[in-house]
Amino acid sequence: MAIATNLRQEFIAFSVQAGVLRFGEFTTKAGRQSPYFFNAGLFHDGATLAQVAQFYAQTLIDSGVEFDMLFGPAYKGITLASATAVALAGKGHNTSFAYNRKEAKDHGEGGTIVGAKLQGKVVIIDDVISAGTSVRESVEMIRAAGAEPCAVLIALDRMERGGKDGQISELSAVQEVTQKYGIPVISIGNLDDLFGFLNGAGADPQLAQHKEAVAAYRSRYGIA
Ligand SMILES: O=P(O)(O)OC[C@H]1O[C@H](OP(=O)(O)OP(=O)(O)O)[C@H](O)[C@@H]1O
Ligand SMILES: O=C(O)c1cc(=O)[nH]c(=O)[nH]1
Repeated sequence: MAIATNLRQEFIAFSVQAGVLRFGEFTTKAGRQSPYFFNAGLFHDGATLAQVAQFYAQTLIDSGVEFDMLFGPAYKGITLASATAVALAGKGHNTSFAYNRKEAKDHGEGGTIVGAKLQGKVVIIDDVISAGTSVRESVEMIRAAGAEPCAVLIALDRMERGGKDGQISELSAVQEVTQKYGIPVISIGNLDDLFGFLNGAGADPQLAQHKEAVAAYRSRYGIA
């Protein structure tokens, strides 16, 4: 499932330029001090969202995964799955999509699932996987509806092992998803691409200065 290297590198450059991928000092959901952070909430204007959706759509097509529809877990996944459906339609692949509400609605159409009926092979679309909670909940909702989760598509695979310091697991959360549910996790870019970008010939010296901190973080938490 090789995604073209240039698309991956372009995505990292685009995310940095959009201010979505930043370098500095950040605390992750797991409480780690990370020298970089990917905040997909900052794809927050029409042109930028349209561009990120092109990356999602092209990566999904290039992956060769067979699918019938998309599912975006609330909240950020909703925008990403919707925008990806628009981009796929523009590439000649009109695809239906659905998403969930975090709180069930007890009036109108009710329930927690909005959009197309969950059926067939469903791709879960999100930004990152940290502990895998969002994917687990998505898999449960899709299976409960009688459909089949067939892949997860995320923006950035941080390629880091899970668990608390002193009890760090062998596998990353992404690898655990593949192992547990037997489905591929496709990422537009990953930590290798981020390194490639920082090491690139034209790398901005302002950015290149973060290489050491990213390398140290990777040697502490990165997958083998
Ligand atoms: O693998 P996990 O541990 O679930 O972490 C990843 C999830 O966390 C974030 O969403 P969050 O649950 O914070 O909700 P949001 O989209 O409403 O911000 C992110 O957008 C993923 O969905
Ligand atoms: O691990 C996290 O919490 C995390 C990392 C990251 O780069 N982006 C994000 O949204 N969450």
